[in-house]
Amino acid sequence: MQSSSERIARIASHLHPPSSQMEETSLLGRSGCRAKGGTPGFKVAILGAAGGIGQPLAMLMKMNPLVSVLHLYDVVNTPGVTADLSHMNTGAVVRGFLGQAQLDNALTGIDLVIIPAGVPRKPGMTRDDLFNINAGIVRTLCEGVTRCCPNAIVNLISNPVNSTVPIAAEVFKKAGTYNPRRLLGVTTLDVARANTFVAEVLGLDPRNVNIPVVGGHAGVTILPLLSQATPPSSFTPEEVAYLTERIQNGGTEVVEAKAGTGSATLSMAYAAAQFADACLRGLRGDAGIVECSYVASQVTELPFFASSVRLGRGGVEEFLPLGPLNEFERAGLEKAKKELTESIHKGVSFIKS
Ligand SMILES: NC(=O)c1ccc[n+]([C@@H]2O[C@H](COP(=O)([O-])OP(=O)(O)OC[C@H]3O[C@@H](n4cnc5c(N)ncnc54)[C@H](O)[C@@H]3O)[C@@H](O)[C@H]2O)c1
Ligand SMILES: O=C(O)C[C@H](O)C(=O)O
Repeated sequence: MQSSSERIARIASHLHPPSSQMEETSLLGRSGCRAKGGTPGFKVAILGAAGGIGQPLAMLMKMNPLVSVLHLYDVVNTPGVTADLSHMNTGAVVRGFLGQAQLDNALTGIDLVIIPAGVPRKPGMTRDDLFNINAGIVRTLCEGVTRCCPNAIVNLISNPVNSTVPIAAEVFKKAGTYNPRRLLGVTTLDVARANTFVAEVLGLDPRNVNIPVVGGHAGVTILPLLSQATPPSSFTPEEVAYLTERIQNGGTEVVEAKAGTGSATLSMAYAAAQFADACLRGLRGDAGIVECSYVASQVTELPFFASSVRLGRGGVEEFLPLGPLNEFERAGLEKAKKELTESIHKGVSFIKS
């Protein structure tokens, strides 16, 4: 039985670890009894957790009742972000990990890894302009996944998603741990934008609108299927042109408005949290979870393609058919496939060559 002063000393030593022991900032509740996780649930890691997306995403995951343990990894600032979030009185226990030497600790035992690490665009750049920096970051982080949690579901956010997902797949293949059903590129923000912009045009509540967005996550590869809108709706040719262009350029709209300080972070964190929640509900065994995602696919002849998938205990459990496309969408699909082919090839070659 510990004395009161011993209990307080134990808590204080966790709250203010000597800097030489910063390898894991495991913050305890006031009782000092929560180091192993207080609620049943899943263990989630965010890699790039101190960034523009990472921080609000970490907060939303800390609020998710399905999460029991939340690991926050970055190359900067995780002790502060971890200390801050750990004061929220929600169930998930938060632990911070700083720098490459702590990557493996951050990933050990994790069920769901969410990766928003990497540089964002500035005005005038395409997502592909981020390839040279982000490809290496994604490779390093995915190598950590192969070592420490090869069965985890991976949600990949870092751009260019059309290439980073193929990069991750090649890293996993090389290590012999690849399970295509567990690697998912996050395209939920495209769906969120489509639902929002279509709801504005139709005068509806965006929560009641659903637009499948297929293809990929860059420019013309973002293909909203307005003909498959829920609720069923018809659009004039002008509305189709306006909506398609706005959905495809939603990211650029934010990059330009932020004028050099970054790209979408808050809407992305919201979208990523929704998608992660869907993955966790799938892992729990909930039925009927359908989301759009950029995944290894047989829906078209391309090896990777974003479309509606059903999520379950194994990750992607079913590919839903593309459904009937109108002439405008068929033309859009051909353009999307041409660009996707190049982006996929670029990602695969980065690891193979
Ligand atoms: N998929 C999508 O829909 C979508 C939407 C928005 C942004 N993004 C992309 O997400 C990425 C992050 O955007 P952001 O606005 O959060 O950028 P940011 O610069 O604000 O944050 C990125 C974070 O990654 C960290 N980081 C860098 N290298 C790392 C490494 N090797 N290991 C761990 N962490 C590392 C940085 O320290 C930083 O904290 C960008 O590539 C951006 O283009 C994707
Ligand atoms: O546009 C970007 O560069 C970030 C992201 O891909 C987005 O769609 O907002």
